[in-house]
Amino acid sequence: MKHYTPTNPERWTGRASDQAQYLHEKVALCNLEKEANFPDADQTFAILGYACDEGVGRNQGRTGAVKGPDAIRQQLAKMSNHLGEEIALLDVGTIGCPDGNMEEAQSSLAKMVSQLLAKNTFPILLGGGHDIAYGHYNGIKKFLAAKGKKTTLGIINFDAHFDLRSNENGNNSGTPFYQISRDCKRDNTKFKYICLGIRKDANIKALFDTAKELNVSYIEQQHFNLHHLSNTKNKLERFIRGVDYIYTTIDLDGFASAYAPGVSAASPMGFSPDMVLECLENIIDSKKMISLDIAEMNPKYDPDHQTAKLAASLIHFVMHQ
Ligand SMILES: N=CN[C@@H](CCC(=O)O)C(=O)O
Ligand SMILES: [Mn+2]
Ligand SMILES: [Mn+2]
Repeated sequence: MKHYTPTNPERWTGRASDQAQYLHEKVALCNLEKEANFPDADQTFAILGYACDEGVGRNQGRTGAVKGPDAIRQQLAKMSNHLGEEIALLDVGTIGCPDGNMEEAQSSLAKMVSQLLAKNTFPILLGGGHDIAYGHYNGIKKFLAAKGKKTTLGIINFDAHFDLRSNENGNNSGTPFYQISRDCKRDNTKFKYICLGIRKDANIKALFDTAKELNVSYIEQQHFNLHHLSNTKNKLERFIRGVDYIYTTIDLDGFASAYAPGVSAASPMGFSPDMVLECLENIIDSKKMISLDIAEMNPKYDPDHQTAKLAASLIHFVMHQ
């Protein structure tokens, strides 16, 4: 696979213990090009990096997210392991984009995601720009198509932005869900997309118009908080009922910059982690979530690894539900 690298064991270090008390002691590194053997566990989480900020650069954003996957790994490694023996944790490496060919990186990512799903694992992807979503979604789509059943795949995006910009002048980190909507139209399949945490001051009117046209469900940032929890849960549950499978994507830039400064485009007024955890609980309880990613981790702007720690905590939460 072009631009694939297995993970350097140095990314997974931390305190030593006697009985795998830390995630760096639990994780198994796996070279997808060499090893076909996957653990025979009840549940397997597979970490896969997308080290690419080409889409952010094309979208006139500040780059640095290329180093996002390793920054998250480093924080996850030090966290406590409460996973039982019957649950496996794999790190299957990273897809990069050193030549700027983002489309090729997305297509490699899609191949790897469908491969991971076919092996009955739960993929957890680490970005990289939010263009990760186009590759990730296509990988899930490919896997579901191979199963032969017509199913509805819903996208739940925690984000300050719709990322529904038109790609007529090229693909970037702001276009992935528009690209998916075009593909759905071409394939005559439903485009099911909900965005939680949309900032009015960070999405132009044309994007709200596109969202309306595409029947996108959304909650604006000022209503995406615990004061409006029951409304959010109602909307989310309605969305979940209407789909067979869920792809969840968390754009770290939707969190208030007090929680997540280390992103390409920060949100002074954004949502809080407890709100995302509330929603994740419902999503997980539905048993429809098939894959997850965390996007826009930019270590260049991340004092004390605050955002990388938040990203790692979110992953820890999902794995331990
Ligand atoms: N993936 C991010 N997309 C945002 C970036 C906004 C910004 O750079 O300020 C967008 O295109 O709207
Ligand atoms: Mn985004
Ligand atoms: Mn965003």
